[in-house]
Amino acid sequence: MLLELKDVHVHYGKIEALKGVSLEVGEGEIVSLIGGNGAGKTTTLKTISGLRSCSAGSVFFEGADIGSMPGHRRVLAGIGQAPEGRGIFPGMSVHENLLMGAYARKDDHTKELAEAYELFPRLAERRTQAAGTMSGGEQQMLAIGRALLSKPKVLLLDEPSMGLAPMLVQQIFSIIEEINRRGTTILLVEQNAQQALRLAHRAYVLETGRIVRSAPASELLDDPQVRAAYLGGDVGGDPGAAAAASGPESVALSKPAKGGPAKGEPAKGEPAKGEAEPADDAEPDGADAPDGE
Ligand SMILES: Nc1ncnc2c1ncn2[C@@H]1O[C@H](COP(=O)(O)OP(=O)(O)OP(=O)(O)O)[C@@H](O)[C@H]1O
Repeated sequence: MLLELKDVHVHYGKIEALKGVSLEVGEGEIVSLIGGNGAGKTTTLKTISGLRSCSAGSVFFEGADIGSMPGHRRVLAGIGQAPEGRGIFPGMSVHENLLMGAYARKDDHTKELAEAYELFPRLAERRTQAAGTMSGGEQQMLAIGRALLSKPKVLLLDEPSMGLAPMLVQQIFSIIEEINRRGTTILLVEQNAQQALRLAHRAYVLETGRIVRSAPASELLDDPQVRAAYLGGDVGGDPGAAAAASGPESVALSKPAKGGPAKGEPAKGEPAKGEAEPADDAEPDGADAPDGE
């Protein structure tokens, strides 16, 4: 296993946010971690990247216990993260933000920089723009692009769809799939379970700090309990219908990422009328809300 958590407990003071989480991510996989608000998804990612430490249990990366390894060393070891809320540096340019992703590296990052611009042409167009004036979707692209500059073996993505218009969510998820196709393992945290399960090979369901289900993603997509809890209710075995029941965002997400491992039928829902893609009309004057959340 590339990444393994064994019986991980994490506390915030007296609050036990993770109550014995065990999960595995194999090389080349896209693994999703889904769950409701406060389930512990972000805490799990922070524990892997070294921003939180375990009160009990272990985190293994490439077979080695990294529990006492500081965060910057984990980045160098190959753990990259695009955090919830993106965490871009608003006063720095797009280009400077990308370079920050390679900050801890001593080797040449020319290839990864070119790849980030290739995957996200919007970033190439806006390379001198102050990152804080980018739209929410563009900032998400920047956060992922910056993480790629660290040349990660595993990329931890925390809610990449948060606050984005449906069309843009689709675009971001397609790019995540492409990043995986090019060889990077992905651990994806999402509240947007529909989209996450369509993209992932395997998935875990986290509830109040505990893993309650683990299965191939396609199996969870078809699971009535999962559908009822996370996919807007089971309304007859049609993912599109389930998506329709969970609101306009999920409806638009019903289109599967191209060539993905998802096994669910393409949903039939259409994007809600009047939904616009904020990144397309983002102007460098900062008129757009930087985060759309
Ligand atoms: N800094 C903190 N101090 C105290 N409690 C925290 C802190 N961060 C998270 N928690 C608590 O830990 C639990 C797990 O939070 P976490 O952010 O990991 O959940 P999540 O699944 O990512 O939720 P969401 O989808 O709402 O972002 C929650 O009960 C939360 O209130």
